[in-house]
This record gives sequence, structure tokens and C-alpha cells, in this order.
Amino acid sequence: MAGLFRRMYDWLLRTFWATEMDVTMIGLQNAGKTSLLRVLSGGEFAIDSIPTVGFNMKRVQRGHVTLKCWDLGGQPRFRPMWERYCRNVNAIVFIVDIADLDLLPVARDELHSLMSQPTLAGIPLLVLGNKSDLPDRLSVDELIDAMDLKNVANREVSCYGISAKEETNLEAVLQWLMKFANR
Ligand SMILES: Nc1nc2c(ncn2[C@@H]2O[C@H](COP(=O)(O)OP(=O)(O)OP(=O)(O)O)[C@@H](O)[C@H]2O)c(=O)[nH]1
Ligand SMILES: [Mg+2]
Repeated sequence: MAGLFRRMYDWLLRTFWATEMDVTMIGLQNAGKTSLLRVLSGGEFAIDSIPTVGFNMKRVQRGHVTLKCWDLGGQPRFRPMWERYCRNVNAIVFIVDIADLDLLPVARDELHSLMSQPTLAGIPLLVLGNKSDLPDRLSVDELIDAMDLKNVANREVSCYGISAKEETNLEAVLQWLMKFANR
């Protein structure tokens, strides 16, 4: 009976209080953006994920909120288009491979260069350290230092460790994003 009321309540929310929000997912190639979006939208994790050419968009439905997620290619040739896809979104998600220590300085510089764009001032930023299932990866505190997040100004910033592969901490990601649905 409780389940039936829950479904009716969700249906009423979706019908009369539907909210759509835009989220852009960026980060260097191989960080796991497409893998994360695939599992968030109910798909299976794939070990042989193909690099994204340009962008990919998927909707993730949570109760009355639809998250319209833009997943951008992370190879150098696609990075110049990140700024355009981040304008006017509700939140930016920057994904980092926390087991690839060599690429961290590049990820940090790309993030800071993007965050200094006047067009993106004030947009909330969620930095995700992905691949927490792998050995020899950074902790969240080490990632905050490596990405110099204390120097990202004028916006709300959070940082979580996740694993798209093991679906670790994904609920916290959605809860954080949904706080910005109506802003
Ligand atoms: N171990 C592990 N591997 C992961 C995880 N997430 C993604 N991968 C692997 O990392 C590789 C790259 O994943 P993608 O999702 O294609 O990366 P991407 O950030 O979309 O890459 P681009 O589209 O080129 O920017 C694939 O081989 C994935 O299987 C994870 O949480 N753990
Ligand atoms: Mg991709």
C-alpha cells in the first residue's frame, strides 16, 4: 500500500511540478564522464567505453527533476568548446581520474582556466574523483590539494570520490546536483 502511495505521489510531482535542469560534465579524456552518465541513466558500466567525439546528451530522471546532462569530449581538441556548453547551466561537474597522477596538473590547469571565464561566474562546481575502486588513487583531501580547489572563487564548490564502475557515492552526486534545480 505504501508503495502505491509513493508511486502516486511521484506521478503527481512529475505531472504538476516537473523541473528540468542542465548539467555539463567535463574533464580530461579517459576520466570516466561517459561511463558515469551511462550508469546514472540506468545503463551498464562498460570497460571498453569509446572516447566521446564532440558531445553526448542523456536525461537522468529523479522524481520530478529531469537532469539534462551534457557529456563533453575530454581530448585536447574538444576542450575549447567546454566553455560554450557550460554557460547558463545549473551546475558544472568536473571529473578527474584519481588513479592517473601524471595528468592531474593538466586537469588542474584546465579547470582553473575554465573557472576564470567571466561567462561562468557563480555556476556551482562539483569535482568528482572517479575510479576510487583502483589501487594507488588519491583520497578526496589529496584531490582537493592537487586540484587547488581552495582557490576556486565566487561559486559553491564540492568534491567527492566516486566509482562509476562500482556505482559508489552516485546517490550523493545526484542529491548535490538537485539542490540547484530551481536556481
Ligand atoms: N576502474 C574504473 N574504470 C573506469 C571507471 N569509470 C570509467 N572507467 C574506464 O575508464 C575508461 C574511460 O572511460 P570513459 O567514460 O569513456 O571516459 P571519458 O571521460 O568519457 O573520456 P572522453 O570521452 O575521451 O573524454 C574506460 O575504459 C572505462 O571503462 C571507474 O570508476 N573505475
Ligand atoms: Mg566520453
